[in-house]
Amino acid sequence: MTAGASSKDILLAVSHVSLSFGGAKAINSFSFEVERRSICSLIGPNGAGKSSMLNILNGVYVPQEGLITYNGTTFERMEPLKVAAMGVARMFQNNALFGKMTVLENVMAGLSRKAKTTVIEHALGLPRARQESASFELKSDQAIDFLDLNPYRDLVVEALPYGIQKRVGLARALVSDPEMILMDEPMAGMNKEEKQEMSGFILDINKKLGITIILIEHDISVVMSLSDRVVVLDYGRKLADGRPEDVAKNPEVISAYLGTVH
Ligand SMILES: Nc1ncnc2c1ncn2[C@@H]1O[C@H](COP(=O)(O)OP(=O)(O)OP(=O)(O)O)[C@@H](O)[C@H]1O
Repeated sequence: MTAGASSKDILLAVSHVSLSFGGAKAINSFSFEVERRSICSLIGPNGAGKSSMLNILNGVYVPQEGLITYNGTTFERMEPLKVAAMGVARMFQNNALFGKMTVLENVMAGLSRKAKTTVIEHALGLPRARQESASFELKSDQAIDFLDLNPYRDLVVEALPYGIQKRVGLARALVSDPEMILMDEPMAGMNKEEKQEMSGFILDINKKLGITIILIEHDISVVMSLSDRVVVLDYGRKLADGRPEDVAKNPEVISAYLGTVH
């Protein structure tokens, strides 16, 4: 393979996407690309449009303008079920776990869209349903193992420390064998140690499993250490886009974002 732009393997290309709520433009002709197997961070001040962009990518929001190309196919809008079927998983900002259920049950929930058996088949204990449950459990245990969650496997999620709950959210995203994971502030509210731990798992997922990651994160040191590419949003517009070390030196970025505390 030769070096240079032509050798890039682009998994996702967002082209001139705009999104308005009423009269207010949350995203304004925004374009960026994500290379396969890379970690791309979206950063910017509060309200810049980062979460809205993830919501467009997983089909929750429909942009008024622009195109999204994923794996060579171009879409005017994404649809949640199709996005999941295409191998895009999401880790939520608020975690959205089932608090009264165990870690294993929560992780298995990440496989629900792959289920081929019905509730009735399960209620009747039919062999097909039992086989599917067993295979889902095996798969979930692999994700639990990969993220060192074995000690918590059978514990109810709401009783677990916050950092572990976030990791369960990551395991639920991971269990479906995604090609790409969208992560909305996976380290929000964590202490330094928890952030280091989570950063290590994100790197493992990227490097060992080859999963492409789009990360929204406010902690700049985390962003700088994890990302292959950093895209800066400000009031819905792209302010900068490049390698972390270059973006960190960009004067516009420094004055709009990096110089302020968030
Ligand atoms: N469902 C919605 N209805 C109306 N306005 C919305 C909606 N979702 C987002 N917005 C607005 O769109 C803009 C971008 O919000 P968004 O949450 O995408 O920003 P963000 O960069 O993720 O912010 P934060 O870092 O605080 O999470 C904001 O002005 C926000 O108020």
